[in-house]
Amino acid sequence: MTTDERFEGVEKRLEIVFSPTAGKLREKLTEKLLEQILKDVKCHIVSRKLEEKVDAYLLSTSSCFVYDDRVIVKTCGETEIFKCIESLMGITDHQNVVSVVYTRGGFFWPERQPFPHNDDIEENKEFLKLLEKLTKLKPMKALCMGTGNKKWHVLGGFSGDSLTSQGDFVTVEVSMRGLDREKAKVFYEKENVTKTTMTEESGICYIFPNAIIDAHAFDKCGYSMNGIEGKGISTIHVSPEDEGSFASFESFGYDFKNEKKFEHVIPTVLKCFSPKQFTMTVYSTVPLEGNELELKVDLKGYKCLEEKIHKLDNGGSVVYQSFEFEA
Ligand SMILES: C[S@@+](CC[C@H](N)C(=O)[O-])C[C@H]1O[C@@H](n2cnc3c(N)ncnc32)[C@H](O)[C@@H]1O
Repeated sequence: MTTDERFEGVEKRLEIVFSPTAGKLREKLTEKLLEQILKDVKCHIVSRKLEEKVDAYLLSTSSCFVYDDRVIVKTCGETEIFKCIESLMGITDHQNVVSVVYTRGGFFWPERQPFPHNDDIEENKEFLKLLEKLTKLKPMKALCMGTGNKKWHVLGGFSGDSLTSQGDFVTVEVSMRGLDREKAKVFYEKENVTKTTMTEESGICYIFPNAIIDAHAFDKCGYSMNGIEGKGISTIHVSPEDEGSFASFESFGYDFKNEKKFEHVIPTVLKCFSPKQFTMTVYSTVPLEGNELELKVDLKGYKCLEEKIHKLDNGGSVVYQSFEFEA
């Protein structure tokens, strides 16, 4: 494989939350406007499902979800995600923004990233500059958990009332590397293979069996899906190339704490890819009371290498874990 065929699957994720005074974001952030805004990021919309509680878009490089109170943008490759921050905040008055959180894993090839994403310190500086220019949010201390390519970065800014205006939400992000080669083969273009057969053969359809699924198969190889179930969303993106094979899973808006789905979801995700290693990060908008630990999973076959729990300035928490397959 030549250098140019390598694809950076690791995503950059941005979540901007607006106060109720901003009105309904979905009425303002139409597909046409979103497409315009994403041009600067260097990606475009490839598919969409506009459902009752959320507009879910598949992008050429990952996904975007628009709720009435928030927008989540996730892009991979060499995209310039910070370039959409000002435009997204400008959809209403910037002063309506109650929180901004940016997360990403450690890139396979950081040197190929555009500025400022090619340098952790510069990225943090640029993020802070944008926060200061556009909002009155209080920046949180930059977090970096894990080491090497198991790193997980969290940058953010919160208003004083961001906790009360956010509600009780759990976001789960799983980043998987070193995909099992047989399982990765499912995501290559072949005769009689479609996005639907990829969703079924991989086992992705069993993760949230009741979700409405919007999937996209890329030319030659690669797969993306969004799942929607009421206010709950899930999204999976796969770069199956031998060098830098990567898959990500995210879910947001599910009631993991009361519905006890977590124990089913995480092992089912891992079964689709059997990765050599993965990191899992669970964000919770409610204060730490010890119950976040219920959302940790003990996975047979995987050894937990590292575990970190952080309390965020807005009262929420982040639980980070990194795992490696044990033969
Ligand atoms: C599914 S997309 C999104 C990747 C994702 N962030 C991940 O977790 O790996 C990337 C995969 O699609 C392939 N692909 C094919 N055409 C593409 C395009 N026009 N834009 C982005 N990826 C493309 C890439 O080579 C890669 O295998």
